[in-house]
Amino acid sequence: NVTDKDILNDQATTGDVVSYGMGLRGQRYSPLAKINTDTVQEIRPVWAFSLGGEKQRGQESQPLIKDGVMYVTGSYSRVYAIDANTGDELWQYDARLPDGIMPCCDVINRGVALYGELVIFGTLDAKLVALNKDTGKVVWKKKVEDYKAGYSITAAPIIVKGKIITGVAGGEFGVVGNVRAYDAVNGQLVWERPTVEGHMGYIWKDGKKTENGISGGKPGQTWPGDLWKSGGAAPWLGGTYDPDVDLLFFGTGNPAPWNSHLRPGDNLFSSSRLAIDPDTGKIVWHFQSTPHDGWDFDGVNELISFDYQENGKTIKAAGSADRNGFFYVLNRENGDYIRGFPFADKITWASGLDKNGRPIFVDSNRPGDPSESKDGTQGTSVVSAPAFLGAKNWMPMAYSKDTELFYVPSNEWEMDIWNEPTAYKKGAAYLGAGFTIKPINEGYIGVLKAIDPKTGKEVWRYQNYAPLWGGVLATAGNLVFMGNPEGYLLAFDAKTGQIKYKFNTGSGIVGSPVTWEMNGEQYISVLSGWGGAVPLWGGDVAQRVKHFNQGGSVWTFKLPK
Ligand SMILES: O=C(O)c1cc(C(=O)O)c2c(n1)C(=O)C(=O)c1cc(C(=O)O)[nH]c1-2
Ligand SMILES: [Ca+2]
Repeated sequence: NVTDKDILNDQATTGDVVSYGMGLRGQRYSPLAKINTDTVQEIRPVWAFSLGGEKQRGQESQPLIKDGVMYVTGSYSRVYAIDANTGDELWQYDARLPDGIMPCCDVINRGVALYGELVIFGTLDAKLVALNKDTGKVVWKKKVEDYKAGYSITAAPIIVKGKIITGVAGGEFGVVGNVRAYDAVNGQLVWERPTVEGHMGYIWKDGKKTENGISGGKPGQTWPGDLWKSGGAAPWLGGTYDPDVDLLFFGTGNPAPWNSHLRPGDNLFSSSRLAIDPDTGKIVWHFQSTPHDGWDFDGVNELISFDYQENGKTIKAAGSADRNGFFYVLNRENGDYIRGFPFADKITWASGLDKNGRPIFVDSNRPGDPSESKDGTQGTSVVSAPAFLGAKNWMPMAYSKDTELFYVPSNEWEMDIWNEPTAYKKGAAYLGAGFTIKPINEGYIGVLKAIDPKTGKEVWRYQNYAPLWGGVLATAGNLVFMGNPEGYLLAFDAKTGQIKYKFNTGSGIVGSPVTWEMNGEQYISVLSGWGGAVPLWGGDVAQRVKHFNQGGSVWTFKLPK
């Protein structure tokens, strides 16, 4: 049975993986070193497990492993329990989704949470489901939001102090984003925190619901008129937690609609990082990376806690590589901006960051206002970089305490983007924008970058033909693991970027690799299964990758005995 202590110690205990991010801070670093730069050439697959299912694609799940059992999600709201020794299926659960689900960016799921006897995950029809870990039978099921309004859940929940913490998706449909905490044993709501300014938060005690303060104090300060009522800002990627400062960190997505001329103002708390009190749901601090976002630069990217030394002092920092092309280092105690720097090669929408980390906008690179066009139907189109799918999208980076580097899966691409008139209608796309993504370079789009957060210096890079869309793992074996859409699991020397191992898994990798130890041996697992937002929204880039085959499976590797 998984306890709070198991989850808090997840990064240090190598015999299991019981949290998304391999530790609640989300560093994706393992102290295991049996597989290292000298031995990794010898690893071999020991089993592969098919996820089946014709509706499934885009296998973004990160496996969890406890007591010799692996728990993974399939993209179409499925869960599998697998014998981690043999690859045999123990049970599977199919959430049986209604026809009307509205995920914006493919049918996807990023993984489960474990607590006590429960395996907990979010579904594309915006429910939380808790299954018995031994049987796969439903213990409880909660409706989080109304999928008919455009809500879904794609992120893995996290467990903090006995509570399940989950965000929601739906920014492209004008939902109101929120973070919620549920009792991890019985699924009762504990608190609810809207991520759009103006909406009331709630807290539940002994079954009684009480008001817990309006997010941002009052409505209408950074939004015109009633637009905050359908403001988006969905925390769709889930969050991290740092026990040191006892704060949850959630990123929030794009303000709705995309057409920024309809909503003058900063549009809090869209495209921001929020620090939330895990006990009460209060917003303790916020940092907005893209105020008045006009490019769909959702600021959901994971905020990873890390410490570093400066002038003999320990700095409690947190790093985040934003979809907008800038990397931010914040003080995680109070949200103060420490430094920021571009990690994308090409950024056209801002010329830099000011001393508070606020972007210095290039006004001519904001797509134009349709109401200023001749017939009012389309504003001036601009060529803007990064493309809206981001210098980095959902795929999680890793931080190694050995090299003190972040390993950032990024993409170099740009877009034509223009605005159109739009109005909110429940359950309909609410963009008011059109776009075509285009490659910048002939030879590559994806770039894995090793970045020093203290200086902003790129230490090494690996360039990939297709856009990178999978997570990264760093280990004490001086290795960095990552998959690519071409299908390869790749291992790099963490210091130099030299490729030490590659293996083709048969379909594109958009999942996040993990490592753990069982019977004295180190294992690596990763999901394979091409999909996600690129084939759907990639424009000219989708053409580049249209020959990649789908097909979901879990691959597991180890050294020969
Ligand atoms: O605003 C939102 O609610 C929302 C949700 C999601 C999602 O839940 O996957 C994505 C996005 N936006 C998005 O903008 C995006 O580029 C994206 C890519 C992916 C993916 O998994 O490939 N999801 C999402
Ligand atoms: Ca979005």
